[in-house]
Amino acid sequence: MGEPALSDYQPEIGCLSIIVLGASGDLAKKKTFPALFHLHRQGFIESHDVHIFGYARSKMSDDDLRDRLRGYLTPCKGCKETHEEDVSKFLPLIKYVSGPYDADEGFLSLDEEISAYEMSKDDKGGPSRRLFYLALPPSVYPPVCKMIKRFCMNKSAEGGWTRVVVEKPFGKDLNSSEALSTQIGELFDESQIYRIDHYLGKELVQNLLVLRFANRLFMPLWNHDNISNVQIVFKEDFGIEGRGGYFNEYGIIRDILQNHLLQVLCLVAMEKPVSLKPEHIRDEKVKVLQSVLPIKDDEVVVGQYEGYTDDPTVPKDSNTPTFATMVLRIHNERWEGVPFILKAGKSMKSRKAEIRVQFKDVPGDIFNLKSKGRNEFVIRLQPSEAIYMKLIVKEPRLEMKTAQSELDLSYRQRYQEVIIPEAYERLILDTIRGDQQHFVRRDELKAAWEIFTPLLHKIDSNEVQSLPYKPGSRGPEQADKLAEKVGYVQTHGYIWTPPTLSAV
Ligand SMILES: NC(=O)C1=CN([C@@H]2O[C@H](COP(=O)(O)OP(=O)(O)OC[C@H]3O[C@@H](n4cnc5c(N)ncnc54)[C@H](OP(=O)(O)O)[C@@H]3O)[C@@H](O)[C@H]2O)C=CC1
Ligand SMILES: O=C1O[C@H](COP(=O)(O)O)[C@@H](O)[C@H](O)[C@H]1O
Repeated sequence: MGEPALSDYQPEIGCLSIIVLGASGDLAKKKTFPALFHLHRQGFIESHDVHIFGYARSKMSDDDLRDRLRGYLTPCKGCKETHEEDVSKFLPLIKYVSGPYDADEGFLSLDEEISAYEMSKDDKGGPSRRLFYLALPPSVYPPVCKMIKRFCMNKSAEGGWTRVVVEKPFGKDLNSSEALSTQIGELFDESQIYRIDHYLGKELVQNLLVLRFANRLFMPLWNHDNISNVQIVFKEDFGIEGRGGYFNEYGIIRDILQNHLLQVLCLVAMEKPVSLKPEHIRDEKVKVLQSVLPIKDDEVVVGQYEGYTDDPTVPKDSNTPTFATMVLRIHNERWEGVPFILKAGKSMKSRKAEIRVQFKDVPGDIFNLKSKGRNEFVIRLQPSEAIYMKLIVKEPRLEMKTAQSELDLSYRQRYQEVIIPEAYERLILDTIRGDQQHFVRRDELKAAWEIFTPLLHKIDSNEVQSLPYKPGSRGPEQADKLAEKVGYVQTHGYIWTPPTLSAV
């Protein structure tokens, strides 16, 4: 007998319409449509019961949209069919409807197109499923949701559903987010709303619960007795690249920390949930967020890379941070006294995202370990997914000499045959299957905004100033000083290199 599946999903029947609103945009072309392509290629959504609609204000034909997307549909390794065959089966499933986001006519036409497709599939009016993906700026969520509710809900008497996927950042601060939640909450039940945070779809983020709660090894260690500090880091080696209009209004804290890094923090810090049911997991995440203490002014460094305001869409006097480091402190029995250092930056030296759990010094040290560095447990989310543990070992030679080394689980080497799915692929599949585990619940979102809103207001009013840093650097040097001040000890001279396959 095989292992019991962790998910108890039962396949549903009824034609599926996936509607990408904002189909002309950046996210749609780079992430949403490519994810749908890969789901289709792997048979998770099938030509005989799915149709995909793009909707936006831009005037385009079906073929214009298809041509625009073609270059973003990347070939996969080890596919049965050629890439051209996969693409030629996928693109005809896409239709484009143009219209405004706040007026009836566009949504009436959209509904007509969806209904015509549903009738063509099932003239007896069987169940139908409608998934609306809002790849749009949050400012247009309220009118779009109103239009969907008025004109585009699933109408089948035989059942089915209507679901709405909304992107981050959901609001700009606590009040605006709550207002948005209330507006959308008046139109849809919580069970119909999927607040997507694509970091929750990353392989190693999904692995966190398993690592923590399926391994006895970590249970006694995962607390303030043993852990000195935790760093959750996101770096990109490029700047805002034409997204200045969006980015300058939001900044790095709303773009990355309030959502992606905070979600990761929850999974690192939460208690064991009662079960793997989405509500049980989300209950535990909310408890962590509610235990976070107000951020102290002297435990924040924000920065802006030099040249950021050269972007024509960015005002010359912008104080918007493109970099932030801050310390979050969780006031509970497990984590009292352990700083969680969150760090995110654009235009940095390298691109990576990782969780670094640094352990305390060994008591009663007989090896003079201070100079060698501490034990660290590192979860490399990207690139080169890996989990490694930095250890002190005896150097293999005659003399007794210690050195830093590592126990290393590098995914590329260990899982050579496996293609790790893109985060969006996984999460869109979850929305089709109705699994909300990896989506943000309303109370979670509220607690997340409560943590950052006071600081965001200080930055917006220039009370907290962004420090300049050189593009391609580590960010302002004050950030490293802050991490050091709260207890992070950097190991000099040790660099983890992902093992190569040829070096076996
Ligand atoms: N791009 C990315 O990598 C990521 C984006 N996101 C989130 O996804 C959402 C969409 O992002 P992205 O695709 O980059 O955004 P875009 O700026 O590309 O906007 C998407 C589409 O929305 C329409 N639009 C843009 N601005 C406005 C406006 N002010 N009023 C009405 N419609 C507008 C445009 O379509 P038209 O004019 O044709 O109607 C545009 O093509 C955002 O919430 C973003 O935070 C999340 C993760 C990553
Ligand atoms: O949400 C966002 O994420 C991307 C980074 O995503 P990743 O999966 O490549 O790490 C970031 O570039 C963008 O600014 C932000 O909106």
